[in-house]
Amino acid sequence: MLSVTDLRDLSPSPAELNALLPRARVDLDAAIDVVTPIMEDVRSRGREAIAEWSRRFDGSAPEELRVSPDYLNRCLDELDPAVRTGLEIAIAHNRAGHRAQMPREVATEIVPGGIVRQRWIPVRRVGLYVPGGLAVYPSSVVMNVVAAQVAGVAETALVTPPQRHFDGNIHPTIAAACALLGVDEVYAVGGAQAIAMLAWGIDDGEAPIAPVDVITGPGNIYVAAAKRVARSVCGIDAEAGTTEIAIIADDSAHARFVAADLASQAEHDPAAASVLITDSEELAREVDTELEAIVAATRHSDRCRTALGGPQSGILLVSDIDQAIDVANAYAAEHLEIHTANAEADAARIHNAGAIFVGPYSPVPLGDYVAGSNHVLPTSGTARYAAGLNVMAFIKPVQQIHYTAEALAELTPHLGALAESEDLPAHGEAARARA
Ligand SMILES: NC(=O)c1ccc[n+]([C@@H]2O[C@H](COP(=O)([O-])OP(=O)(O)OC[C@H]3O[C@@H](n4cnc5c(N)ncnc54)[C@H](O)[C@@H]3O)[C@@H](O)[C@H]2O)c1
Ligand SMILES: N[C@H](CO)Cc1c[nH]c[nH+]1
Ligand SMILES: [Zn+2]
Repeated sequence: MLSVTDLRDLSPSPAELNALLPRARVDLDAAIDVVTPIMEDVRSRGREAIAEWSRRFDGSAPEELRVSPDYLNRCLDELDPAVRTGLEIAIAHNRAGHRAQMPREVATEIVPGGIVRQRWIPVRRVGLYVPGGLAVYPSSVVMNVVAAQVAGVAETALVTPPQRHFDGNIHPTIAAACALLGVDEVYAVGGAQAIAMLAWGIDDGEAPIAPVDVITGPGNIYVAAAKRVARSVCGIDAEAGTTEIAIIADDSAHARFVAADLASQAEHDPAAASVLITDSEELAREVDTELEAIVAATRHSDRCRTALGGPQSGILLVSDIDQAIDVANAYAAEHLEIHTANAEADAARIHNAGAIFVGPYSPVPLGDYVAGSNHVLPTSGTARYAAGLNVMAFIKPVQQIHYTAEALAELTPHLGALAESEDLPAHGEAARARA
């Protein structure tokens, strides 16, 4: 089922290794060409354009773009109690995980009477994207909203595609998750049209929608591309696009666990990537056999088969775990699982991954829902420099400077000398005016 690339006994340069790694054929640059005209259209024609693009891509458009509070509350009342409990556990665990991330304010007395304070200030208004094309993602409501709420954001506008099976309204479980978290500004719009609406707002006199300061959340390649375009006018979190999983496994790994986890992420999208990196030919064979059985029996069999058979998925055979770690660092997976005899020590050598799952009992789906970590994670190799969603996406470090007259006077000659060296004498004069 998975194609095999043999990297044993090769010592490729970084560029050669990159060319050997399984990657999707459609890249973000191509998707940017698709989404740019959609976003320009929404920017200039507002609601009318949104309705047209929604009909085209989602097969329906809501009568009202903003979801009514009645619908949100009704969906919560009617929510399956087991799903409600699952969401409540996810919310509680995520709150604990995100509270622990909040940095402390620090004040440093640089010189007597001269204080520099490092404050952390939340952005005021954020746009949260929740996907809803092939699957629906109430868990992504939790991941986005909890991080924003813990960071202290005042206003959250949440967007998610209209669902044709629900008359163009949003999916009831997403609506229920919003109500559970107290989010009441929710719009039935998805894809690039949603990102454009959040970035530029709508000011058509009807019911204005204010632009946001930051957009976060996962989505398919079009959503990831639209976020890159929106970056010119607001902040974004990482490009959290089509799901990827890589697994480093040696001969101590359980083939069935490895196969189950590869299949779990393949079910997101036919373009999803599942990659096994192993030094054991026997494990590679066993995993492939297990995958056949799992994929044949699972509900989204076709989607999984397409994802696993695509050029973005495969098995990479390596000489040993040292090479496996080099390959994983070059690949920079969204999710990296480690199933080796020394999993914790091997995890410590990983420096590029969206999130690292250590040992046989920490599968990616645990992180997708209830581990207390955030499942909105960087894809397509961007984990080389980008991080998973966390409170820092919503807060800004701002330095606050407060000096006394005496502290300023002590430094005025030095400040003046530097100002002269830059031929900016008015800078020095501003300090000397206080002498
Ligand atoms: N990286 C992460 O953190 C993370 C987390 C959860 C999900 N995901 C990924 O999110 C994605 C969800 O995708 P989805 O499709 O189910 O929902 P989605 O909401 O991301 O995308 C649906 C939207 O895509 C747009 N679209 C579809 N085809 C288009 C086209 N040809 N041109 C322009 N726009 C088009 C439409 O506007 C539609 O509303 C999956 O790929 C999944 O793997 C990633
Ligand atoms: N694995 C996804 C991140 O790529 C997140 C998710 C949500 N629901 C299920 N899985
Ligand atoms: Zn998942």
